[in-house]
Amino acid sequence: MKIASIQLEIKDSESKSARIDRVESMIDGLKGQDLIVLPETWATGYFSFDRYIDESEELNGDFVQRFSAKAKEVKSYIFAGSFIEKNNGKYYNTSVLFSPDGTLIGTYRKMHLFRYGSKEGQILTRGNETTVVDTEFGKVGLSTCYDLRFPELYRAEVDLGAELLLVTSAWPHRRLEHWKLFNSVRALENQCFLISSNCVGNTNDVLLAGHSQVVDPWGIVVAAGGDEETIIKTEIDPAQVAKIRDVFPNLKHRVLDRQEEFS
Ligand SMILES: NC(=O)CCC(=O)C(=O)O
Repeated sequence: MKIASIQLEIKDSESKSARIDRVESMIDGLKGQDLIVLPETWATGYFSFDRYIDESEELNGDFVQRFSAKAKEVKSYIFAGSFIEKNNGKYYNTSVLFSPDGTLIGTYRKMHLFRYGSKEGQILTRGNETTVVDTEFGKVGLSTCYDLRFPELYRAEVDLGAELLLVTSAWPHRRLEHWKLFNSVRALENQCFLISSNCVGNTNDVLLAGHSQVVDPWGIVVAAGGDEETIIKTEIDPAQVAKIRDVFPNLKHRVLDRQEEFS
């Protein structure tokens, strides 16, 4: 399975439409990839909170239509990261996954809204549904940035069969070590591949971390970006998940009912 994670630079001077055009051109150069992954609210810019409402769109809006068309054109799964979704007077940080025929096969509204140096929690409504979708490469669980700090979300995805965890992010550089640790640990403890896409650049006085990761189910980082805009390309074997779960079955050793211990 060929993967490309686009680690995009967020420049405050760049408009949403110019950034979308730029990303579409990047994707045009990525023909032959099975999965392309993008960062969190990259079109508006995560830290551009004053643009959230004006740049919000409905789920059948331009953003979704363009990436549906792009997935069909390049014949790849595209996890287009997230955008600000408007729905019935509420706003969400919603990520979208398209199949190679352009079908929107997965949507996920960020469950854990970030509130530390972020206005996200004041503007947006949190999602309340875990999303795991079927693909030809196995079951894929969707998540967004701050979610990485909440292991129960990923365990819920694994309980729904997830083998591949996709993380769309806009994670600041000042907590880079947390970012790297969480990427590795969420993959390792859940015996899944984890593919993340983070932004880079200095936006609204926040330096973004980059270091997008591809981590295997043994917790090994197989590919990663640095501090600059780049496209991380690598190949993974999704069958490795079943193999590792078979030889080292820690997911089967969970103690799910602790009643006995406490009675
Ligand atoms: N965009 C985010 O959710 C940022 C999360 C973050 O910076 C952190 O958890 O630390």
